[in-house]
This record gives sequence, structure tokens and C-alpha cells, in this order.
Amino acid sequence: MSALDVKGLVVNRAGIPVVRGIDLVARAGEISVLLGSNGAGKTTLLEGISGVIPTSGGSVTLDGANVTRANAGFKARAGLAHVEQGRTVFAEMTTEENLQVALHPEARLDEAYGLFPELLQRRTIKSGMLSGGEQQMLVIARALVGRPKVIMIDEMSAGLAPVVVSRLMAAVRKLADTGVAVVLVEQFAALALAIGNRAYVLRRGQMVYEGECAELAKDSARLHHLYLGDAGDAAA
Ligand SMILES: Nc1ncnc2c1ncn2[C@@H]1O[C@H](COP(=O)(O)OP(=O)(O)OP(=O)(O)O)[C@@H](O)[C@H]1O
Repeated sequence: MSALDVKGLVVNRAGIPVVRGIDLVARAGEISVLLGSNGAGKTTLLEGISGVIPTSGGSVTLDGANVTRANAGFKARAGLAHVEQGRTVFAEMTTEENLQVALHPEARLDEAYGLFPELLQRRTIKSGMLSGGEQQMLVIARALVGRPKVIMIDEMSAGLAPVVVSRLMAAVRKLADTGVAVVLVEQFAALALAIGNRAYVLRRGQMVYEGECAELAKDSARLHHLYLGDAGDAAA
């Protein structure tokens, strides 16, 4: 059984379908990588799955339970964590206070510090003073200490230096290896495919590829075509 099973999902914005007929699974211990060009609908899809915006069709099943109609708070408590774009830390609180806010009764702060030792060194610092990379680590760690079954991470690499991005990619792999199911929306396709298991490519609101990350990583021409469609062929 998949930790997350999305079937035929439709999500509208301003009454217009932005993503349509989406199937996606995330399994415990695996990373499902979701790729696609700007405006393809990746963020909209994650927001529909987590309940930030309502869905207009299809189903979302979390650990075997149909949560399609549940609100975002219910889904979060049921084990679906959504790390949204923008690294929203509680800026006036310390790193550790940010983690304590989300701490599940059975989880320990050591789990966060084990994944990101950088945060242990910064534990007493106001999180608004952290670097962009450290803030990204903090929002992922904050999701982790909530003991989720699934973590969806949206564009964690945006605006970060390559060395920091590589550090985050390694941590996300380690996170999945603990048994969490990860959905990773990422602009750096090659890096994401290198750590991922299942790959998905969204184009103009529809899924145009589902397969193994290792297969897609080997075929950059295909990836290019999947991103851009016929327009990509014309431009090539
Ligand atoms: N609040 C909104 N109201 C109306 N349309 C929106 C809204 N947010 C996004 N859209 C539109 O929905 C489509 C998909 O946007 P979305 O942000 O989901 O794509 P994305 O794949 O995440 O892109 P990016 O990589 O640029 O973040 C775009 O055409 C966008 O203009």
C-alpha cells in the first residue's frame, strides 16, 4: 500500500482547471520527484493534495484512508506534511522553539538535529537570522518532528547556492531512508532524479510521464521533450 495515493485529481484556480486527471503515488522510504516547467501546475497540485486549496475531482488516499474531503489541518494530523515554498519560519522564535512548536509527543528534537547538525549549532538563534539554506533545513526539520508519513517539499532549492542545494538533496535522501514517503517538487531536475525513485513530469496541468528516476536521468533529450513538448522540438 502506498503512503499517498492520488487518483484522477482535478484542482481549479479561479474556476479553471489548472491540473487535471492526476495520478501520483508516494511510498514509504521512497522519493517521488515531480518535475515540470514554470506554470505547469506543480504547486497547485501539492496544494490540492494537502488541502490548502479545494479539489474538484478525483481522490487523495493517505495510508489507506480516503482524505479527499478533509481540510488541511486534518490531513496534517493524519500524517501529511507540506513544506511550502518560501521557507516560512517563525522569525522571532529561536531555531529550537520553531521545532518545539511542531514536535510530536513521540518525536525527539535529536531526530531533526541528526538530519541537520547545522541546526544544533544554531539552536538558540532567532530563526529570522538564519541563512536561506538554514531556514530551508529548519522548515524540513519542523515537518520531520511532526512524525509524518508523507512529506511534500515544494521548490526547496530556489535561490540557494549549489553547495547548499547538494546538502539539502543528500538530507532528503536520508529522510526518505528513515521510512518517510517524500514528494519532491524541484527545478534542478538532474539533482532530484539522482536521489529520487519515482519520477513524474507535469506539463500544462497534465501528467506526461511516470517512470523510474534512473530511466529518465539517462535520457536528457526525452526529459527536454517532456518539459517543453513540441515547442521544445521546434526550439532545439
Ligand atoms: N492564485 C492563483 N489564481 C489563479 N491562477 C493561479 C494562481 N496561482 C497560480 N495560478 C496559475 O496556475 C498555473 C499553475 O501555477 P503553479 O504555481 O501551480 O505552477 P508551478 O508548476 O508550481 O510553477 P512554478 O514552477 O513557476 O512555481 C499557472 O498558470 C498560474 O498562473
